[in-house]
Amino acid sequence: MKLHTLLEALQPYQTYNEDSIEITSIENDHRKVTEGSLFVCIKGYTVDGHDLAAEAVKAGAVAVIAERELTLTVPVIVVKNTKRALSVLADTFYEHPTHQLQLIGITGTNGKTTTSHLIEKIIQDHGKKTGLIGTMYTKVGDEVFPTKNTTPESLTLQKTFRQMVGANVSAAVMEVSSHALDEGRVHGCDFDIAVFTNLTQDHLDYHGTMEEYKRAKGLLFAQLGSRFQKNSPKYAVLNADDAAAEQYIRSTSAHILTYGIDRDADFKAHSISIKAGGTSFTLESPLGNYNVNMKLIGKFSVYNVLAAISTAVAAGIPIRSILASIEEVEGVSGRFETVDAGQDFSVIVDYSHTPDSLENALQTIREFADKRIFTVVGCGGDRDRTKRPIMAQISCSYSSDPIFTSDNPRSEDPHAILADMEAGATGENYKIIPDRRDAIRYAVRQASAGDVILIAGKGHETYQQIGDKTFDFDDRIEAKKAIEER
Ligand SMILES: CC(=O)N[C@H]1[C@@H](OP(=O)(O)OP(=O)(O)OC[C@H]2O[C@@H](n3ccc(=O)[nH]c3=O)[C@H](O)[C@@H]2O)O[C@H](CO)[C@@H](O)[C@@H]1O[C@H](C)C(=O)N[C@@H](C)C(=O)N[C@H](CCC(=O)O)C(=O)O
Ligand SMILES: Nc1ncnc2c1ncn2[C@@H]1O[C@H](COP(=O)(O)OP(=O)(O)OP(=O)(O)O)[C@@H](O)[C@H]1O
Ligand SMILES: N[C@H](CCC[C@H](N)C(=O)O)C(=O)O
Ligand SMILES: [Mg+2]
Repeated sequence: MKLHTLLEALQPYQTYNEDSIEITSIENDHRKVTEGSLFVCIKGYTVDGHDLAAEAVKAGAVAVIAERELTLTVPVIVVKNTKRALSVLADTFYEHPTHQLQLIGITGTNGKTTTSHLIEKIIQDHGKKTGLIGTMYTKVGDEVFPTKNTTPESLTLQKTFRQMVGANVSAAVMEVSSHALDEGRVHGCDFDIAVFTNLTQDHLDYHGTMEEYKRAKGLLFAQLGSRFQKNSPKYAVLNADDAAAEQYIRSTSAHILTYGIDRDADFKAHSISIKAGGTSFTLESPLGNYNVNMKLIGKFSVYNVLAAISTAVAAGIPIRSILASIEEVEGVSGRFETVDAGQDFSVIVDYSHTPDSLENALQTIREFADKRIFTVVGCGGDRDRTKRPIMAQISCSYSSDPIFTSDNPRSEDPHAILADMEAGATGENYKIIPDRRDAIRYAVRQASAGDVILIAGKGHETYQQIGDKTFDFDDRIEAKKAIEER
Protein backbone atom coordinates (compact mmCIF):
# COMPACT_ATOMS: atom_id res chain seq x y z
CA MET A 1 0.00 0.00 0.00
CA LYS A 2 1.26 3.54 -0.81
CA LEU A 3 2.42 5.61 2.16
CA HIS A 4 0.25 8.55 1.11
CA THR A 5 -2.89 6.33 1.09
CA LEU A 6 -2.14 5.28 4.65
CA LEU A 7 -1.47 8.86 5.69
CA GLU A 8 -4.75 10.08 4.24
CA ALA A 9 -6.52 7.75 6.69
CA LEU A 10 -4.30 8.96 9.49
CA GLN A 11 -4.63 12.71 9.19
CA PRO A 12 -7.18 13.59 6.53
CA TYR A 13 -6.54 17.33 6.85
CA GLN A 14 -2.90 16.92 5.84
CA THR A 15 -1.74 16.04 2.37
CA TYR A 16 1.41 14.13 1.79
CA ASN A 17 2.68 14.64 -1.71
CA GLU A 18 5.35 11.98 -1.85
CA ASP A 19 3.59 9.13 -3.69
CA SER A 20 6.55 6.92 -4.55
CA ILE A 21 6.94 5.16 -1.20
CA GLU A 22 5.40 1.69 -1.07
CA ILE A 23 4.76 0.22 2.38
CA THR A 24 5.10 -3.57 2.63
CA SER A 25 4.28 -3.90 6.35
CA ILE A 26 3.60 -1.86 9.47
CA GLU A 27 5.69 -2.63 12.54
CA ASN A 28 5.95 -1.17 16.04
CA ASP A 29 8.66 -3.63 17.12
CA HIS A 30 11.99 -2.80 15.49
CA ARG A 31 12.98 -6.48 15.64
CA LYS A 32 10.24 -7.30 13.14
CA VAL A 33 11.07 -4.57 10.62
CA THR A 34 11.95 -5.72 7.08
CA GLU A 35 12.64 -3.86 3.82
CA GLY A 36 9.70 -1.54 3.09
CA SER A 37 8.22 -1.42 6.63
CA LEU A 38 6.56 1.63 8.11
CA PHE A 39 7.91 1.87 11.69
CA VAL A 40 5.61 3.32 14.37
CA CYS A 41 7.44 4.55 17.50
CA ILE A 42 5.51 3.75 20.68
CA LYS A 43 6.57 5.10 24.05
CA GLY A 44 5.82 2.06 26.23
CA TYR A 45 6.07 1.38 29.95
CA THR A 46 9.55 -0.09 29.61
CA VAL A 47 10.96 0.94 26.21
CA ASP A 48 10.64 4.08 24.08
CA GLY A 49 10.29 3.05 20.44
CA HIS A 50 11.61 6.49 19.38
CA ASP A 51 15.03 5.40 20.63
CA LEU A 52 14.92 2.44 18.24
CA ALA A 53 13.83 4.30 15.09
CA ALA A 54 17.39 4.54 13.68
CA GLU A 55 17.78 0.76 14.17
CA ALA A 56 14.46 0.27 12.39
CA VAL A 57 15.68 2.34 9.43
CA LYS A 58 18.87 0.25 9.29
CA ALA A 59 16.66 -2.87 9.15
CA GLY A 60 14.75 -1.49 6.15
CA ALA A 61 12.05 0.90 7.43
CA VAL A 62 11.21 3.39 4.63
CA ALA A 63 9.20 5.82 6.79
CA VAL A 64 8.62 6.47 10.49
CA ILE A 65 5.61 7.65 12.50
CA ALA A 66 6.68 9.44 15.70
CA GLU A 67 5.50 11.83 18.40
CA ARG A 68 8.49 14.13 17.91
CA GLU A 69 10.88 15.15 15.15
CA LEU A 70 13.69 12.65 14.62
CA THR A 71 16.76 13.06 12.46
CA LEU A 72 16.60 10.11 10.11
CA THR A 73 17.34 9.37 6.45
CA VAL A 74 13.67 8.52 5.75
CA PRO A 75 10.50 10.65 6.08
CA VAL A 76 9.29 11.12 9.68
CA ILE A 77 5.58 11.89 10.13
CA VAL A 78 4.84 13.47 13.49
CA VAL A 79 1.49 12.75 15.17
CA LYS A 80 0.12 13.55 18.63
CA ASN A 81 -0.33 9.95 19.73
CA THR A 82 1.40 7.06 17.96
CA LYS A 83 -0.65 4.36 19.72
CA ARG A 84 -3.83 5.90 18.31
CA ALA A 85 -2.14 6.27 14.94
CA LEU A 86 -1.15 2.60 14.98
CA SER A 87 -4.77 1.49 15.28
CA VAL A 88 -5.87 3.67 12.33
CA LEU A 89 -2.93 2.58 10.19
CA ALA A 90 -3.43 -1.11 11.00
CA ASP A 91 -7.15 -0.97 10.24
CA THR A 92 -6.45 0.77 6.92
CA PHE A 93 -3.49 -1.41 5.92
CA TYR A 94 -5.47 -4.62 6.54
CA GLU A 95 -8.52 -3.11 4.75
CA HIS A 96 -10.99 -2.87 7.63
CA PRO A 97 -11.31 -6.63 8.25
CA THR A 98 -13.81 -6.29 11.11
CA HIS A 99 -16.35 -4.80 8.67
CA GLN A 100 -16.48 -8.27 7.13
CA LEU A 101 -16.85 -10.21 10.39
CA GLN A 102 -19.61 -10.61 12.91
CA LEU A 103 -17.50 -9.40 15.85
CA ILE A 104 -18.39 -10.25 19.44
CA GLY A 105 -16.40 -8.66 22.29
CA ILE A 106 -16.61 -9.82 25.91
CA THR A 107 -15.46 -7.79 28.87
CA GLY A 108 -15.77 -8.29 32.64
CA THR A 109 -13.53 -9.31 35.54
CA ASN A 110 -14.31 -13.03 35.43
CA GLY A 111 -15.81 -15.42 32.90
CA LYS A 112 -14.51 -13.92 29.64
CA THR A 113 -12.50 -16.95 28.54
CA THR A 114 -15.24 -19.37 29.53
CA THR A 115 -18.05 -17.38 27.90
CA SER A 116 -16.05 -16.85 24.70
CA HIS A 117 -15.54 -20.62 24.36
CA LEU A 118 -19.26 -21.25 24.94
CA ILE A 119 -20.15 -18.76 22.22
CA GLU A 120 -17.52 -20.21 19.88
CA LYS A 121 -19.04 -23.68 20.28
CA ILE A 122 -22.62 -22.48 19.73
CA ILE A 123 -21.67 -20.65 16.53
CA GLN A 124 -19.56 -23.56 15.24
CA ASP A 125 -22.34 -26.06 15.95
CA HIS A 126 -24.60 -23.80 13.91
CA GLY A 127 -22.31 -24.41 10.96
CA LYS A 128 -20.26 -21.22 10.83
CA LYS A 129 -16.48 -20.94 10.84
CA THR A 130 -15.26 -18.98 13.87
CA GLY A 131 -12.25 -17.08 15.12
CA LEU A 132 -11.34 -16.61 18.80
CA ILE A 133 -8.92 -14.27 20.57
CA GLY A 134 -8.25 -14.52 24.29
CA THR A 135 -6.15 -15.47 27.30
CA MET A 136 -5.33 -19.00 26.20
CA TYR A 137 -4.65 -18.53 22.48
CA THR A 138 -5.86 -17.13 19.18
CA LYS A 139 -7.81 -19.50 16.97
CA VAL A 140 -8.61 -19.19 13.28
CA GLY A 141 -11.07 -22.01 12.68
CA ASP A 142 -9.29 -24.93 14.35
CA GLU A 143 -5.79 -23.55 13.86
CA VAL A 144 -4.29 -22.40 17.18
CA PHE A 145 -1.69 -19.65 17.67
CA PRO A 146 -0.03 -18.56 20.93
CA THR A 147 -0.77 -15.10 22.42
CA LYS A 148 1.07 -12.87 24.88
CA ASN A 149 -1.87 -10.76 26.04
CA THR A 150 -5.55 -11.55 26.54
CA THR A 151 -6.25 -8.74 24.04
CA PRO A 152 -3.31 -8.05 21.70
CA GLU A 153 -2.42 -4.54 20.51
CA SER A 154 -4.16 -3.06 17.48
CA LEU A 155 -1.61 -4.12 14.88
CA THR A 156 -1.69 -7.80 15.85
CA LEU A 157 -5.47 -7.63 16.17
CA GLN A 158 -6.11 -6.23 12.69
CA LYS A 159 -3.59 -8.62 11.14
CA THR A 160 -5.35 -11.53 12.85
CA PHE A 161 -8.79 -10.34 11.68
CA ARG A 162 -7.47 -10.14 8.09
CA GLN A 163 -6.18 -13.71 8.45
CA MET A 164 -9.64 -14.74 9.69
CA VAL A 165 -11.40 -13.09 6.75
CA GLY A 166 -8.94 -14.79 4.38
CA ALA A 167 -9.77 -18.15 5.97
CA ASN A 168 -13.54 -17.60 5.49
CA VAL A 169 -14.26 -17.05 9.17
CA SER A 170 -17.64 -15.37 9.50
CA ALA A 171 -17.83 -14.72 13.26
CA ALA A 172 -15.05 -13.78 15.68
CA VAL A 173 -15.34 -13.91 19.47
CA MET A 174 -12.81 -12.07 21.58
CA GLU A 175 -12.02 -11.22 25.17
CA VAL A 176 -11.59 -7.48 25.62
CA SER A 177 -9.53 -6.68 28.71
CA SER A 178 -9.82 -3.42 30.60
CA HIS A 179 -6.15 -2.73 29.81
CA ALA A 180 -6.88 -3.07 26.09
CA LEU A 181 -9.88 -0.72 26.31
CA ASP A 182 -7.91 1.82 28.30
CA GLU A 183 -4.96 1.69 25.89
CA GLY A 184 -7.16 1.81 22.77
CA ARG A 185 -5.91 -1.56 21.48
CA VAL A 186 -9.43 -2.15 20.08
CA HIS A 187 -9.80 1.22 18.36
CA GLY A 188 -11.03 0.37 14.86
CA CYS A 189 -12.73 -2.89 15.86
CA ASP A 190 -16.29 -2.74 14.57
CA PHE A 191 -18.03 -4.80 17.27
CA ASP A 192 -21.56 -6.06 16.56
CA ILE A 193 -22.21 -7.45 20.02
CA ALA A 194 -20.57 -6.33 23.27
CA VAL A 195 -20.96 -8.57 26.31
CA PHE A 196 -20.49 -7.75 30.00
CA THR A 197 -19.94 -10.57 32.53
CA ASN A 198 -19.30 -8.83 35.87
CA LEU A 199 -17.20 -6.24 37.67
CA THR A 200 -15.35 -7.11 40.87
CA GLN A 201 -11.92 -6.27 42.20
CA ASP A 202 -8.82 -6.89 40.08
CA HIS A 203 -6.08 -4.91 38.33
CA LEU A 204 -6.14 -1.97 40.78
CA ASP A 205 -2.36 -1.75 40.27
CA TYR A 206 -3.16 -0.52 36.74
CA HIS A 207 -6.49 1.30 37.09
CA GLY A 208 -6.01 2.76 40.58
CA THR A 209 -9.67 2.72 41.64
CA MET A 210 -12.75 0.60 41.00
CA GLU A 211 -14.41 3.67 39.40
CA GLU A 212 -11.59 3.91 36.84
CA TYR A 213 -11.71 0.15 36.23
CA LYS A 214 -15.48 0.37 35.69
CA ARG A 215 -15.04 3.30 33.31
CA ALA A 216 -12.45 1.40 31.23
CA LYS A 217 -14.75 -1.61 30.82
CA GLY A 218 -17.60 0.74 29.87
CA LEU A 219 -15.65 1.92 26.82
CA LEU A 220 -16.64 -1.28 25.02
CA PHE A 221 -20.31 -0.26 25.22
CA ALA A 222 -19.77 3.44 24.56
CA GLN A 223 -17.75 2.58 21.44
CA LEU A 224 -20.38 0.26 19.94
CA GLY A 225 -21.33 2.88 17.37
CA SER A 226 -24.48 4.91 17.16
CA ARG A 227 -25.88 3.87 13.80
CA PHE A 228 -29.14 1.87 13.82
CA GLN A 229 -28.55 -0.71 11.12
CA LYS A 230 -31.63 -2.57 9.96
CA ASN A 231 -29.87 -5.70 8.75
CA SER A 232 -27.20 -6.00 11.40
CA PRO A 233 -28.30 -4.29 14.61
CA LYS A 234 -25.76 -3.81 17.38
CA TYR A 235 -26.38 -5.31 20.80
CA ALA A 236 -25.09 -4.75 24.31
CA VAL A 237 -25.57 -7.96 26.34
CA LEU A 238 -25.43 -7.14 30.04
CA ASN A 239 -25.55 -8.92 33.39
CA ALA A 240 -28.57 -7.32 35.07
CA ASP A 241 -27.46 -8.57 38.51
CA ASP A 242 -24.28 -6.47 38.40
CA ALA A 243 -24.75 -2.81 39.37
CA ALA A 244 -22.25 -1.62 36.72
CA ALA A 245 -24.71 -2.67 33.98
CA GLU A 246 -26.83 0.41 34.70
CA GLN A 247 -23.96 2.71 33.74
CA TYR A 248 -23.22 0.70 30.60
CA ILE A 249 -26.88 0.88 29.53
CA ARG A 250 -26.67 4.67 29.81
CA SER A 251 -23.46 4.82 27.79
CA THR A 252 -24.59 2.91 24.70
CA SER A 253 -27.16 3.47 21.97
CA ALA A 254 -27.13 -0.22 20.95
CA HIS A 255 -30.07 -2.54 21.61
CA ILE A 256 -29.92 -3.92 25.13
CA LEU A 257 -30.35 -7.57 26.10
CA THR A 258 -30.06 -8.41 29.79
CA TYR A 259 -29.55 -11.69 31.61
CA GLY A 260 -29.54 -12.58 35.27
CA ILE A 261 -30.73 -14.67 38.17
CA ASP A 262 -31.79 -12.24 40.90
CA ARG A 263 -33.07 -9.14 39.10
CA ASP A 264 -35.51 -8.70 36.24
CA ALA A 265 -33.86 -9.64 32.94
CA ASP A 266 -34.68 -10.72 29.38
CA PHE A 267 -32.94 -14.08 29.86
CA LYS A 268 -33.44 -15.32 33.39
CA ALA A 269 -32.51 -18.53 35.21
CA HIS A 270 -34.52 -19.92 38.09
CA SER A 271 -34.93 -23.25 39.94
CA ILE A 272 -31.15 -23.73 39.80
CA SER A 273 -29.89 -27.09 41.07
CA ILE A 274 -26.13 -27.58 41.51
CA LYS A 275 -24.62 -31.05 41.90
CA ALA A 276 -21.05 -32.38 41.66
CA GLY A 277 -21.78 -33.73 38.16
CA GLY A 278 -23.59 -30.74 36.67
CA THR A 279 -26.17 -27.99 36.96
CA SER A 280 -29.77 -27.67 35.85
CA PHE A 281 -32.05 -24.63 35.69
CA THR A 282 -35.12 -23.24 33.99
CA LEU A 283 -34.51 -20.55 31.40
CA GLU A 284 -37.20 -17.89 31.09
CA SER A 285 -36.81 -15.90 27.91
CA PRO A 286 -38.73 -13.86 25.34
CA LEU A 287 -38.48 -17.01 23.16
CA GLY A 288 -40.14 -19.28 25.74
CA ASN A 289 -39.23 -21.28 28.83
CA TYR A 290 -36.81 -24.22 28.67
CA ASN A 291 -35.23 -26.69 31.09
CA VAL A 292 -31.46 -26.70 30.75
CA ASN A 293 -29.22 -29.54 31.99
CA MET A 294 -25.51 -28.98 31.62
CA LYS A 295 -22.21 -30.48 32.73
CA LEU A 296 -20.81 -27.12 33.89
CA ILE A 297 -20.88 -26.61 37.64
CA GLY A 298 -21.84 -23.66 39.82
CA LYS A 299 -23.96 -20.52 39.90
CA PHE A 300 -21.17 -18.63 38.13
CA SER A 301 -21.45 -21.12 35.26
CA VAL A 302 -25.15 -20.33 34.99
CA TYR A 303 -24.20 -16.66 34.51
CA ASN A 304 -21.68 -17.55 31.79
CA VAL A 305 -24.23 -19.75 30.04
CA LEU A 306 -26.91 -17.04 30.24
CA ALA A 307 -24.44 -14.56 28.72
CA ALA A 308 -23.64 -17.03 25.93
CA ILE A 309 -27.32 -17.79 25.25
CA SER A 310 -28.29 -14.08 25.08
CA THR A 311 -25.33 -13.34 22.81
CA ALA A 312 -26.11 -16.23 20.48
CA VAL A 313 -29.75 -15.09 20.25
CA ALA A 314 -28.51 -11.59 19.37
CA ALA A 315 -26.26 -13.23 16.74
CA GLY A 316 -29.34 -14.75 15.13
CA ILE A 317 -28.92 -18.41 16.15
CA PRO A 318 -32.10 -20.43 16.86
CA ILE A 319 -32.67 -21.10 20.57
CA ARG A 320 -32.98 -24.89 20.18
CA SER A 321 -29.61 -25.08 18.47
CA ILE A 322 -28.10 -22.89 21.23
CA LEU A 323 -29.46 -25.08 24.03
CA ALA A 324 -28.32 -28.30 22.33
CA SER A 325 -24.75 -26.90 22.26
CA ILE A 326 -24.90 -25.81 25.90
CA GLU A 327 -26.08 -29.24 27.04
CA GLU A 328 -23.10 -30.85 25.28
CA VAL A 329 -20.34 -28.52 26.42
CA GLU A 330 -17.65 -30.14 28.59
CA GLY A 331 -16.05 -27.04 30.06
CA VAL A 332 -12.91 -25.09 29.35
CA SER A 333 -9.34 -26.17 30.12
CA GLY A 334 -8.26 -25.15 33.64
CA ARG A 335 -11.70 -23.85 34.60
CA PHE A 336 -13.07 -26.06 37.39
CA GLU A 337 -11.20 -28.96 35.79
CA THR A 338 -11.17 -32.16 37.81
CA VAL A 339 -8.02 -34.26 38.13
CA ASP A 340 -8.80 -37.94 38.33
CA ALA A 341 -6.01 -40.43 39.05
CA GLY A 342 -8.26 -42.98 40.73
CA GLN A 343 -8.15 -41.27 44.14
CA ASP A 344 -11.09 -41.27 46.60
CA PHE A 345 -11.08 -37.47 47.11
CA SER A 346 -11.72 -34.68 44.56
CA VAL A 347 -9.04 -32.46 43.08
CA ILE A 348 -10.21 -29.36 41.19
CA VAL A 349 -7.87 -27.05 39.24
CA ASP A 350 -9.40 -23.63 38.68
CA TYR A 351 -8.20 -20.31 37.25
CA SER A 352 -9.62 -18.30 40.16
CA HIS A 353 -7.05 -15.55 40.70
CA THR A 354 -9.37 -12.78 41.92
CA PRO A 355 -11.29 -12.50 45.21
CA ASP A 356 -14.67 -12.91 43.51
CA SER A 357 -13.71 -15.93 41.40
CA LEU A 358 -12.09 -17.63 44.39
CA GLU A 359 -15.21 -17.03 46.47
CA ASN A 360 -17.42 -18.37 43.66
CA ALA A 361 -15.29 -21.48 43.23
CA LEU A 362 -15.31 -22.18 46.97
CA GLN A 363 -19.04 -21.48 47.33
CA THR A 364 -19.66 -23.95 44.51
CA ILE A 365 -17.50 -26.58 46.23
CA ARG A 366 -19.39 -26.01 49.48
CA GLU A 367 -22.62 -26.91 47.62
CA PHE A 368 -21.48 -30.54 47.34
CA ALA A 369 -18.56 -31.04 49.78
CA ASP A 370 -19.34 -32.30 53.24
CA LYS A 371 -15.82 -33.09 54.46
CA ARG A 372 -12.52 -31.15 54.50
CA ILE A 373 -11.80 -28.53 51.85
CA PHE A 374 -8.12 -27.83 51.07
CA THR A 375 -7.41 -24.62 49.14
CA VAL A 376 -3.96 -24.32 47.57
CA VAL A 377 -3.66 -20.70 46.45
CA GLY A 378 -1.15 -17.94 45.72
CA CYS A 379 -1.25 -14.41 44.33
CA GLY A 380 0.66 -13.18 41.29
CA GLY A 381 3.69 -10.92 41.62
CA ASP A 382 3.71 -7.50 39.87
CA ARG A 383 -0.09 -7.49 40.06
CA ASP A 384 -2.76 -5.88 42.27
CA ARG A 385 -1.36 -6.20 45.82
CA THR A 386 -4.61 -5.24 47.52
CA LYS A 387 -6.31 -8.47 46.45
CA ARG A 388 -3.79 -10.62 48.36
CA PRO A 389 -5.15 -10.35 51.94
CA ILE A 390 -8.72 -10.60 50.63
CA MET A 391 -7.99 -13.83 48.77
CA ALA A 392 -6.34 -15.24 51.89
CA GLN A 393 -9.32 -14.26 54.01
CA ILE A 394 -11.74 -15.92 51.56
CA SER A 395 -9.62 -19.10 51.57
CA CYS A 396 -9.73 -19.19 55.37
CA SER A 397 -13.43 -18.57 55.67
CA TYR A 398 -14.51 -21.18 53.11
CA SER A 399 -11.98 -23.97 53.63
CA SER A 400 -10.90 -26.13 56.52
CA ASP A 401 -7.30 -26.26 55.25
CA PRO A 402 -6.03 -23.16 53.45
CA ILE A 403 -2.49 -23.51 52.06
CA PHE A 404 -0.82 -20.33 50.80
CA THR A 405 1.80 -20.77 48.12
CA SER A 406 3.35 -19.07 45.08
CA ASP A 407 1.67 -18.16 41.78
CA ASN A 408 4.02 -16.46 39.30
CA PRO A 409 5.96 -14.28 41.78
CA ARG A 410 7.66 -12.61 38.79
CA SER A 411 10.01 -9.84 40.00
CA GLU A 412 8.68 -9.91 43.59
CA ASP A 413 10.04 -11.86 46.58
CA PRO A 414 7.64 -14.82 47.04
CA HIS A 415 7.90 -14.44 50.84
CA ALA A 416 6.80 -10.80 50.62
CA ILE A 417 3.73 -11.80 48.57
CA LEU A 418 2.94 -14.49 51.15
CA ALA A 419 3.29 -11.92 53.95
CA ASP A 420 0.74 -9.70 52.15
CA MET A 421 -1.59 -12.70 51.98
CA GLU A 422 -1.03 -13.68 55.61
CA ALA A 423 -2.19 -10.23 56.73
CA GLY A 424 -5.71 -11.28 55.70
CA ALA A 425 -5.60 -14.83 57.08
CA THR A 426 -7.93 -15.80 59.90
CA GLY A 427 -7.90 -18.75 62.31
CA GLU A 428 -4.94 -20.96 63.16
CA ASN A 429 -5.36 -23.59 60.53
CA TYR A 430 -3.61 -22.10 57.53
CA LYS A 431 -0.22 -23.25 56.25
CA ILE A 432 2.37 -21.34 54.26
CA ILE A 433 4.32 -23.50 51.79
CA PRO A 434 6.13 -21.23 49.30
CA ASP A 435 7.03 -23.98 46.80
CA ARG A 436 3.86 -24.74 44.83
CA ARG A 437 4.87 -28.34 44.13
CA ASP A 438 5.35 -28.96 47.86
CA ALA A 439 2.05 -27.25 48.64
CA ILE A 440 0.16 -29.51 46.22
CA ARG A 441 1.95 -32.60 47.57
CA TYR A 442 1.10 -31.60 51.14
CA ALA A 443 -2.63 -31.23 50.34
CA VAL A 444 -2.72 -34.54 48.48
CA ARG A 445 -0.95 -36.37 51.34
CA GLN A 446 -3.32 -34.95 53.94
CA ALA A 447 -6.59 -35.59 52.06
CA SER A 448 -8.90 -38.47 52.97
CA ALA A 449 -11.88 -40.06 51.26
CA GLY A 450 -14.55 -37.49 50.33
CA ASP A 451 -12.36 -34.41 50.83
CA VAL A 452 -11.97 -31.76 48.13
CA ILE A 453 -8.74 -30.02 47.11
CA LEU A 454 -9.06 -26.78 45.17
CA ILE A 455 -5.83 -25.73 43.42
CA ALA A 456 -6.58 -22.14 42.50
CA GLY A 457 -5.04 -19.42 40.33
CA LYS A 458 -3.18 -21.05 37.45
CA GLY A 459 -5.86 -23.07 35.62
CA HIS A 460 -4.58 -23.79 32.10
CA GLU A 461 -1.14 -22.23 32.74
CA THR A 462 1.77 -24.56 32.10
CA TYR A 463 4.45 -22.42 33.71
CA GLN A 464 5.63 -20.72 36.88
CA GLN A 465 7.35 -17.34 36.43
CA ILE A 466 10.02 -16.71 39.07
CA GLY A 467 12.18 -13.63 38.58
CA ASP A 468 12.71 -13.33 34.85
CA LYS A 469 12.74 -17.09 34.34
CA THR A 470 9.81 -19.24 33.25
CA PHE A 471 9.73 -22.84 34.48
CA ASP A 472 7.44 -25.66 33.27
CA PHE A 473 4.69 -26.13 35.82
CA ASP A 474 1.18 -27.50 35.43
CA ASP A 475 -1.12 -27.86 38.47
CA ARG A 476 -2.91 -30.79 36.82
CA ILE A 477 0.30 -32.73 36.18
CA GLU A 478 1.67 -31.93 39.65
CA ALA A 479 -1.56 -33.08 41.32
CA LYS A 480 -1.55 -36.34 39.33
CA LYS A 481 2.09 -37.00 40.24
CA ALA A 482 1.37 -36.32 43.92
CA ILE A 483 -1.61 -38.69 43.89
CA GLU A 484 0.46 -41.43 42.24
CA GLU A 485 3.26 -40.93 44.83
CA ARG A 486 0.80 -41.47 47.74
C1 LIG B 1 1.42 -2.82 31.15
C2 LIG B 1 1.03 -3.22 29.77
O1 LIG B 1 -0.13 -3.41 29.48
N1 LIG B 1 2.03 -3.40 28.92
C3 LIG B 1 1.76 -3.72 27.53
C4 LIG B 1 2.52 -2.76 26.66
O2 LIG B 1 3.88 -2.99 26.90
P1 LIG B 1 4.91 -1.81 27.09
O3 LIG B 1 4.23 -0.49 27.10
O4 LIG B 1 5.77 -2.18 28.27
O5 LIG B 1 5.81 -1.94 25.80
P2 LIG B 1 7.37 -1.78 25.77
O6 LIG B 1 7.99 -3.11 25.97
O7 LIG B 1 7.77 -0.63 26.62
O8 LIG B 1 7.61 -1.40 24.26
C5 LIG B 1 7.27 -0.11 23.71
C6 LIG B 1 7.41 -0.19 22.22
O9 LIG B 1 8.76 -0.50 21.86
C7 LIG B 1 8.79 -1.59 20.99
N2 LIG B 1 10.02 -2.33 21.20
C8 LIG B 1 10.29 -2.90 22.40
C9 LIG B 1 11.45 -3.61 22.59
C10 LIG B 1 12.35 -3.74 21.50
O10 LIG B 1 13.42 -4.37 21.59
N3 LIG B 1 12.05 -3.15 20.32
C11 LIG B 1 10.89 -2.44 20.14
O11 LIG B 1 10.66 -1.92 19.05
C12 LIG B 1 7.55 -2.39 21.34
O12 LIG B 1 7.14 -3.20 20.24
C13 LIG B 1 6.55 -1.28 21.62
O13 LIG B 1 5.97 -0.83 20.43
O14 LIG B 1 2.22 -3.04 25.32
C14 LIG B 1 2.55 -4.38 24.90
C15 LIG B 1 2.07 -4.51 23.46
O15 LIG B 1 0.68 -4.25 23.41
C16 LIG B 1 1.85 -5.41 25.78
O16 LIG B 1 2.23 -6.72 25.42
C17 LIG B 1 2.20 -5.14 27.21
O17 LIG B 1 1.50 -6.05 28.01
C18 LIG B 1 2.26 -6.65 29.09
C19 LIG B 1 3.02 -7.89 28.58
C20 LIG B 1 1.31 -7.07 30.20
O18 LIG B 1 1.66 -7.83 31.08
N4 LIG B 1 0.11 -6.57 30.20
C21 LIG B 1 -0.94 -6.95 31.12
C22 LIG B 1 -0.97 -6.05 32.35
C23 LIG B 1 -2.23 -6.84 30.32
O19 LIG B 1 -2.34 -6.10 29.36
N5 LIG B 1 -3.18 -7.63 30.73
C24 LIG B 1 -4.44 -7.62 30.06
C25 LIG B 1 -5.51 -8.29 30.91
C26 LIG B 1 -5.26 -9.68 31.42
C27 LIG B 1 -6.56 -10.31 31.95
O20 LIG B 1 -7.00 -9.99 33.06
O21 LIG B 1 -7.14 -11.16 31.23
C28 LIG B 1 -4.32 -8.28 28.69
O22 LIG B 1 -5.10 -7.90 27.78
O23 LIG B 1 -3.46 -9.16 28.53
N1 LIG C 1 -19.21 -15.48 35.69
C1 LIG C 1 -18.30 -15.67 36.63
N2 LIG C 1 -18.37 -15.02 37.81
C2 LIG C 1 -17.44 -15.19 38.77
N3 LIG C 1 -16.40 -16.02 38.65
C3 LIG C 1 -16.28 -16.70 37.49
C4 LIG C 1 -17.20 -16.56 36.43
N4 LIG C 1 -16.81 -17.35 35.41
C5 LIG C 1 -15.68 -17.94 35.80
N5 LIG C 1 -15.35 -17.58 37.05
C6 LIG C 1 -14.16 -17.94 37.84
O1 LIG C 1 -13.09 -17.16 37.30
C7 LIG C 1 -12.04 -18.00 36.83
C8 LIG C 1 -11.52 -17.45 35.52
O2 LIG C 1 -12.52 -17.62 34.52
P1 LIG C 1 -12.24 -17.15 33.03
O3 LIG C 1 -10.91 -17.59 32.64
O4 LIG C 1 -13.39 -17.55 32.20
O5 LIG C 1 -12.25 -15.56 33.27
P2 LIG C 1 -11.52 -14.40 32.50
O6 LIG C 1 -12.43 -13.23 32.64
O7 LIG C 1 -11.21 -14.81 31.12
O8 LIG C 1 -10.18 -14.19 33.31
P3 LIG C 1 -8.85 -13.36 32.83
O9 LIG C 1 -9.14 -11.94 33.11
O10 LIG C 1 -7.75 -13.87 33.66
O11 LIG C 1 -8.64 -13.65 31.38
C9 LIG C 1 -12.65 -19.39 36.70
O12 LIG C 1 -11.67 -20.36 36.90
C10 LIG C 1 -13.73 -19.39 37.76
O13 LIG C 1 -13.20 -19.69 39.02
N1 LIG D 1 -4.63 -12.10 33.24
C1 LIG D 1 -4.28 -12.20 34.63
C2 LIG D 1 -3.90 -13.61 34.89
C3 LIG D 1 -3.44 -13.89 36.30
C4 LIG D 1 -3.09 -15.33 36.49
C5 LIG D 1 -2.33 -15.63 37.75
N2 LIG D 1 -1.83 -16.97 37.64
C6 LIG D 1 -1.19 -14.64 37.98
O1 LIG D 1 -0.14 -14.87 37.41
O2 LIG D 1 -1.40 -13.66 38.70
C7 LIG D 1 -3.16 -11.23 34.93
O3 LIG D 1 -2.20 -11.20 34.16
O4 LIG D 1 -3.28 -10.51 35.90
MG1 LIG E 1 -9.49 -14.68 30.06
